[in-house]
Amino acid sequence: MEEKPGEKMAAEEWQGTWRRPGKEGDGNGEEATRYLLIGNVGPSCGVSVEALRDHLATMKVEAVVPPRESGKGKRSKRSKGGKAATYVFAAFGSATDAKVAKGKLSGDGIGDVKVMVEYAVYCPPKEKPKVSEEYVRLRAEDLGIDGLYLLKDFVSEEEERGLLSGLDESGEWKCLARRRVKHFGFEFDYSIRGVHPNKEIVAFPPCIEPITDRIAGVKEITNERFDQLTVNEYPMGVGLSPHVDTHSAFAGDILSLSLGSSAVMEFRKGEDHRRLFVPRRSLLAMTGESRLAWQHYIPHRKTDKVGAKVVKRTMRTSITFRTVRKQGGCSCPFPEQCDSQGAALPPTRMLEKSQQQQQAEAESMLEKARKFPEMEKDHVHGVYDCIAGHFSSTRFAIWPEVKRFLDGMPEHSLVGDIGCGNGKYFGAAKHCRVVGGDLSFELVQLCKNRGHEVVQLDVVRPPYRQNLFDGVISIAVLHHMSTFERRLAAMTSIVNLLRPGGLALVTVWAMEQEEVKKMKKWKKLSHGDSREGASVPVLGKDYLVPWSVPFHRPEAGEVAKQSGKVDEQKGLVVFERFYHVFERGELEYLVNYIPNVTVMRCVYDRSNWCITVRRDT
Ligand SMILES: O=C(O)CCC(=O)C(=O)O
Ligand SMILES: [Fe+2]
Repeated sequence: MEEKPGEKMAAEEWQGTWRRPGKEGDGNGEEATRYLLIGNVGPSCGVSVEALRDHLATMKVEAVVPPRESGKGKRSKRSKGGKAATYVFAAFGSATDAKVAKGKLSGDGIGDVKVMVEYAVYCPPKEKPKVSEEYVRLRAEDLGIDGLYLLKDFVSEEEERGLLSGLDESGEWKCLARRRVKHFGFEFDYSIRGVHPNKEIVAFPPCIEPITDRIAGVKEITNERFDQLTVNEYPMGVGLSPHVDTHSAFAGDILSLSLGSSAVMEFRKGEDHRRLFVPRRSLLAMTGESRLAWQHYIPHRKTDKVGAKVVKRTMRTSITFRTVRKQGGCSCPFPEQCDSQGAALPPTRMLEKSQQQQQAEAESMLEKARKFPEMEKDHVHGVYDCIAGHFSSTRFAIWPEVKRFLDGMPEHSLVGDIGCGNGKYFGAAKHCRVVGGDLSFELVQLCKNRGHEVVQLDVVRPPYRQNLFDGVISIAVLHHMSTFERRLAAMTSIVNLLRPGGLALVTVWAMEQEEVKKMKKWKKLSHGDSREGASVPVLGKDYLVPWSVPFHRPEAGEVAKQSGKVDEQKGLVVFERFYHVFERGELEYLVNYIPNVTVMRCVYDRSNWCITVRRDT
């Protein structure tokens, strides 16, 4: 509760603390305040608080307040250590009234007891945060953080589309542990949480111009010019660690434009913690205290609870606008968060983990990935060997995305087809030499019979040396791997097969299936690698998808009938194949785990996600 001069407060309402003047530059104890500290009162001194109150009533006293018992919220007549307090505080309507009372009390005492009187200072209790922690707020002003603004609908849907494609076309993506980033104006260096101010890089893409013009018209934003952009692309489920954008590196306000998806952004200052729903197409402006003193972050999760609603996140792209500090340091009033004034920067994920640790983690993941799960033995490997011939008879169409990739390979390229199936792509690029293999022995035989150069291989450890291929294709393979570790290990080994600068095309089934009717026959599985609560979000869905071989086919023999299910009525042997069906952004998410690759293209094509990546080094 605040002190309200002129408004009388009862003794129990004085919830703050009292002290002698002088400590905080508020006088030397001689200048009158409207409060008195009166010593030598209390039961042990022969003057009760009630008697004092009666005595002071004639001197325009507003309240007589005994000291607060330490550690508790209650007033008590006892001071620290259980002894009865021998002083009280008194509040008067004005400093003049207090002065008059001080004179009288010092001269006359109370009855025949002499009292000691000094001026005092009252410190109202600190304001409790008005914001409840659990609450996700929809408006920045409801957070009560100075300088934070949320401008909704800052760009239109059409502009959002234009920005996303415009950003895709310019600059280079860089993969971080969980997300990818692009920088314009100045490169952001994650190891120093800042930029090298003399090293300007590629200019802002043209699609940004109308946005910077619009920003210039926002009165709350004071930076004259923004000269550094960071584009963050967060796959669904990925967030951002708590941080304050480095004071020494960036001057003025920091802005974030959200595209593609909403997210709840959280703000933290000491124990205080507040949440804001940041919708897509909004501009968040962090100015003043909100920029300098509050950490901001986005928790890693796929959905946000906003009131009673659960809001699903999808791939979110944000554009951070900053102004590089050209000279001098920051001299803000928040030294605890200010690296210019000696505050330590919180460690980044990158700095936290040593190279060795990262290596060890990668090794253990690979080790785990090398174990062949029963699910894949029974529902991938076993099935393809049974259905090879029948399967092959249905696989002849050359996909445009694959053709496009192969056509783009330079003359005489060596291309590996990892998981080649019936080898339909071996002859699809006459200017390249294509070799490869498959896990299914029967499919490998089939390819051999067609004269292809093939081996039986496991995508997680293919029998080729690393850096071998100019190009790799892996078509409809990764979705047969039943754990996150195996899908990542597969993607990693595909990248490692490439020479630096080589390209790989990986395609998988998408959750966004064009023939939804087909999916009715799919059996949904609970996630093989359920990792709720773990650091990797659950992405995509697992299914058993039937493959039916008619009785008249040679593949529907006795052995097949024992491994598959026989449907006498329809005259079919039905096998179930395991599929991990990928959601939008999931392939990029996987690739983001691999340090030396760049995503060149990721498109949806006829119920599939197709990603093209380049090995950088
Ligand atoms: O994604 C966002 O909105 C925030 C990005 C951010 O905090 C940053 O780039 O420093
Ligand atoms: Fe930030």
